[in-house]
Amino acid sequence: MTTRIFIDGDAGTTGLEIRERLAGRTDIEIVALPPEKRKDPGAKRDILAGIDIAILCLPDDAAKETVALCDALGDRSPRLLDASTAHRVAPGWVYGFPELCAGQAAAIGQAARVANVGCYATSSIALLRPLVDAGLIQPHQALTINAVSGYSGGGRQMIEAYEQGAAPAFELYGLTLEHKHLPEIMAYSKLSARPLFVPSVGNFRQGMLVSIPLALDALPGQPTAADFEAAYRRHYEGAAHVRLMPAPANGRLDALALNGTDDMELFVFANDAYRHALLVARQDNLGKGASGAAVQNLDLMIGV
Ligand SMILES: NC(=O)C1=CN([C@@H]2O[C@H](COP(=O)(O)OP(=O)(O)OC[C@H]3O[C@@H](n4cnc5c(N)ncnc54)[C@H](OP(=O)(O)O)[C@@H]3O)[C@@H](O)[C@H]2O)C=CC1
Ligand SMILES: CC(=O)N[C@@H](CCC(=O)OP(=O)(O)O)C(=O)O
Repeated sequence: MTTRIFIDGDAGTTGLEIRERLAGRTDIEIVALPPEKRKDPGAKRDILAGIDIAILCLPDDAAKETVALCDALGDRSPRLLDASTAHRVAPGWVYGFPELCAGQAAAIGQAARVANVGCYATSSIALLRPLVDAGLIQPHQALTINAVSGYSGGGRQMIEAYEQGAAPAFELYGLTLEHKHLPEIMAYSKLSARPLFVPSVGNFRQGMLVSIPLALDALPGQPTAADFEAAYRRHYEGAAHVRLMPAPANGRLDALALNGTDDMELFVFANDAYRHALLVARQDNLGKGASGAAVQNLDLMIGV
């Protein structure tokens, strides 16, 4: 039996990448609207009533509109996988990060509505949640999260600006310190204190590094880097797409090294003399950070 899927926003960056990943799958039938009707609510409603799963690759407001169309369909609503930020901490939605904790992959598999993780959030949570669960970081710990993303993270408009040479080589942004990713980072890392989040974007299409500096003596029990590594090894044992890596001896990390993959790598750098550590997650923002994660969640939803 094939699963009928509609990708709402299939002309955008995330939608196109998902379509490419699903090309050639014989267990999936992709149902699409003609380009001139792709924003037509009536045409969307008709298609939504006849499919199994809708994947939303839309700006937040448009994603909420499609969800309202599904709500109006009642029992005929398809299951939903939303790649936008709109429902990541909303009641009734399961968070689409299978490696979050024991039972999360099964919950995604059963869910009617799944909110796909965000790119910065998935890296931040992947680094923090195992350490909070292990008691190595306390929920009220003051934390800073530094991040750099490729420009595809900003979607079509940012891609066009960079590719037309109309954007700076590197810039910090989100400097009002009100970034939209913080609610999900706090909720799923189980933090009670709001971290300082410092995102930046560079003149490369895709790739992402998220890093969290820690003064080890400020943490409970004054842990070592080995304690962090042990917690990550336990948490990600058997995970196909997230792995702990040895810290490179040259002390350098290339943000683009995982491009084209759906994987995430975690690193712990430490200097014992100063009792300083740096946690780093590396991924392709369009891979494990968006479309690769969406396909991973879709496969759980359809039981592959
Ligand atoms: N890029 C990334 O790295 C990541 C993106 N995401 C999330 O995925 C979502 C999509 O982002 P991204 O693919 O980057 O954005 P893009 O801007 O590249 O794509 C969005 C697409 O949605 C289309 N669209 C807008 N309104 C409607 C509508 N009412 N009906 C149908 N299509 C519509 C746009 O068309 P048009 O351009 O003509 O308006 C565009 O093709 C966002 O919510 C983003 O937060 C999540 C993780 C990472
Ligand atoms: C470089 C850039 O602009 N990045 C986007 C995040 C990418 C993304 O859309 O991820 P989410 O799905 O988690 O929103 C931003 O900061 O809003």
